[in-house]
Amino acid sequence: MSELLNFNYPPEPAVDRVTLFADVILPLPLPKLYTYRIPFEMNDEVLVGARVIVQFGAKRVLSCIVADIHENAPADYQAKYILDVLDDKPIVTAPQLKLFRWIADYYMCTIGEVINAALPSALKLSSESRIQLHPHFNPEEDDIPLASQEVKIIYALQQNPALTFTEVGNLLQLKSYHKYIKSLIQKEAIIIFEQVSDRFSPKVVKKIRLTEHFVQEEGMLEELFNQLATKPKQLDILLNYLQKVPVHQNIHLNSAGIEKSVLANNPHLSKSSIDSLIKKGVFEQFDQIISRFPVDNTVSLQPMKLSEHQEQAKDEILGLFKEKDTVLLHGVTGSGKTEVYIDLIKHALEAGGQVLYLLPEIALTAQIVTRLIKVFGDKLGIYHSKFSDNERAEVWQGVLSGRFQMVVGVRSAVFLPFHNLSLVIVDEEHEPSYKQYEPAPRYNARETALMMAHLQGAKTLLGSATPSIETYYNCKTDRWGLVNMHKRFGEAQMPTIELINVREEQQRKNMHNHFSGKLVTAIEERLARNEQVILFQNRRGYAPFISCDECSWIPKCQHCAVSLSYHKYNNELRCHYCGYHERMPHDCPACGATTLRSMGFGTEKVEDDLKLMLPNAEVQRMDLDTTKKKNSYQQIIADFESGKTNVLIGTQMVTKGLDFENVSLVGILNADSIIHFPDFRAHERAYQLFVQVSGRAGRKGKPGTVLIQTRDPLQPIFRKVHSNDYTSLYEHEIEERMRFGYPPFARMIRITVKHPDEKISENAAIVLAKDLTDQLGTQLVLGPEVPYIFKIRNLFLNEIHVKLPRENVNLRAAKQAISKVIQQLYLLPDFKGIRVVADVDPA
Ligand SMILES: Nc1ncnc2c1ncn2[C@@H]1O[C@H](COP(=O)(O)OP(=O)(O)OP(=O)(O)O)[C@@H](O)[C@H]1O
Ligand SMILES: [Zn+2]
Repeated sequence: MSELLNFNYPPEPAVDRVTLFADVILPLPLPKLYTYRIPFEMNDEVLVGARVIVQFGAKRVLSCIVADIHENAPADYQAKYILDVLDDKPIVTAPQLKLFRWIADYYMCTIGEVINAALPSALKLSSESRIQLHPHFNPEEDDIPLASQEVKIIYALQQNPALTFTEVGNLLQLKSYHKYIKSLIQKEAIIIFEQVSDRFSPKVVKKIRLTEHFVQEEGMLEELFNQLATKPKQLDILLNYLQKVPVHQNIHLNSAGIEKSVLANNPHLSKSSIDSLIKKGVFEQFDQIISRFPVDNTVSLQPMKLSEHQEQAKDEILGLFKEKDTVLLHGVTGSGKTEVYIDLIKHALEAGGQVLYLLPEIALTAQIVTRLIKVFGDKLGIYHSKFSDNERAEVWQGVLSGRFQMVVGVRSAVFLPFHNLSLVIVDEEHEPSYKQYEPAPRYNARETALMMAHLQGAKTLLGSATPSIETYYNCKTDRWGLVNMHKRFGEAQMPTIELINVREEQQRKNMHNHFSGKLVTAIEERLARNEQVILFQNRRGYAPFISCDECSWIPKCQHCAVSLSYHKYNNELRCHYCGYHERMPHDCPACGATTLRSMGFGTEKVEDDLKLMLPNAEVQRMDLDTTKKKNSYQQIIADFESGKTNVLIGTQMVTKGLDFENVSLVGILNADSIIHFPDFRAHERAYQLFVQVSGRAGRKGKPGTVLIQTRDPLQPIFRKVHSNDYTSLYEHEIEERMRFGYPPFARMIRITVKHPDEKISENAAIVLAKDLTDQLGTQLVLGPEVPYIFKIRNLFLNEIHVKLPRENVNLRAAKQAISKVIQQLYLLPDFKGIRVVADVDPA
């Protein structure tokens, strides 16, 4: 009581109104945030992380995310008012905003581009152009001369508040209606605005239940039975309902009702009688929002019991987490890393934290999700690009609301609105597919996840059998913790690796197309024993190119400097860079001869040849061409898991983390195409690919064999793969990297100059390289050089590489200098239409 009496009311503030401003992120690639003024009445409604509607430019109305609220009016322009508030709760969390800023800074793009990539389209700042009458235009009074088509539009706008462009087209029955819209805008009769529509539409089912008074009031149900005594069809429906929803036993069951379709689809019940009962008021219809993700309540298995090795690894990880934020679990293929993750996740969830589990490949999510769902049930959200917009929006909302305490996903899952993250797992951390090439933000999900964990005080566990050199270096220099698992789980042994010399086999006439006799025999043996085989070829399609035997003509893409790949299943020649395609010609268009021949080979040809050689084998192919549909990954993997197929042929998709117990043979058809990458990472990548694909063999008891076909068996890399000698690979690589100043001792930025004119592209790159050199010094700027594929989508490319040493260089300042130099280049009239793309830490 006394406390209350002693309470001093604060004095009335001298200024009674605070004027607030909001910095907003527009969904546009703008270099800066825009500041808008918050109308005083909205002071409490505008929230950081929520969407608001603003006018941008003269004629556009857009929705955007509030990034900051403050009292500082912008110095150099008059702030416009925010028009409306879309969300009453933030849809982007505070740590997320920090992360998005970091991504924009680090990867040299705009925060608008980050937001655009981050938000599922269904939540996106979506807008559709519409027109409405100009507020100052009065069709009755203003006597602006209007064409007859324009009059039609104005008339329609007097009847409707707004029209979409499509509606205008339909109205005029014209395709080229834009000129009338443009003319009306010029005459100030109409304005364009962007209709902001919230496209997230929850999934709804129609349900029915008994109207309340039949349930609540004594005797009403009996009364109803009497009423329906003469209407057997309706009575049937009532009985059927009560059988499924025994309201007479428990009246509370009624409110949930049942899905209308359950009754409507029952062939023994009359559909029209259901509707009659609804009309009569016996039943009422209602909509219920349901989840797009079926909730599986039946399974809640305990995780597997960890082996002694796994238990020890887990303890070491937890021990290291006490001192370090990041730990690498370096465990050989098949060592059982996944179960260790599951155990750690379980602990993190029990302690109330959120967990993110990143995987490099959708194919892999399909398999791991089955394992995770058994343990974590409906706490688990799944996030990747094969999901529809609405499903992605549902996961987004679910993470916000806490419904999904953990998420498994690929790259883009790092954008989800975690706010209480305690553990991040990056499985197969070495994978280049964590890096996005196109479009901006060109981010690496591993680095982004590390930053996200850092911002939220979470721990990160990286896992791999073949860690990236950079990661291992961080462990060796003690920044990160390192835990090893040297042995496969249980009785399983590492596979034996054998090289097949293709040159010799050819001399011995022992090659059947691209299969050596040895490989074919080995496949036959495995199939006879009812075991399974994985074949790896790092190229999709039938052949990487075709050529005329007579005149050597090779079909090229019209838009890119590459030859067209031949795809036999649809008899097409296709560009793998721009998607251009044409029918495979019958004769050579150059000389008319009928001697077109396919050169080299892709997965499609491997499949074809194998089916001819082993007609009884059940063969399936997994590559970009066979996995376009939403569930195709799952289907292919399920068929192989169940033994319906016995040979799986694929591109790098089949190499990553997949776990099949019955695979005893892995064949690599053309190892040489993997080794000859022109890149400082060539060695590392080749090692990772060989070891990973080999690692699919012999994972459960049965001994595994790997057959590698090569023309050059003396390549030193094979020795390292053969002995599974990561340490020697690392030591060799790290020395080279140090000597030549490559990552981890430097950071690379690849700057690509693009222009439709070859000469302009080249000249711009020369000028840019010079300007960069002036800023950063000759040591750090390499190039320009013309890349191997010098034209993509009709743009000629030139590349410059900037190497920024880790020590003694201010990364931030260097990037700012680079951005500035690029901006200046844009201003030069000679280089009109130039595009410059900076890719930080290119993969
Ligand atoms: N504690 C356990 N109890 C029973 N089975 C286990 C256990 N741990 C792992 N396994 C089994 O061992 C196999 C290999 O495990 P897992 O797939 O986790 O290996 P990994 O280390 O992730 O390999 P990769 O690096 O190749 O992805 C799986 O089939 C898994 O079910
Ligand atoms: Zn092309």
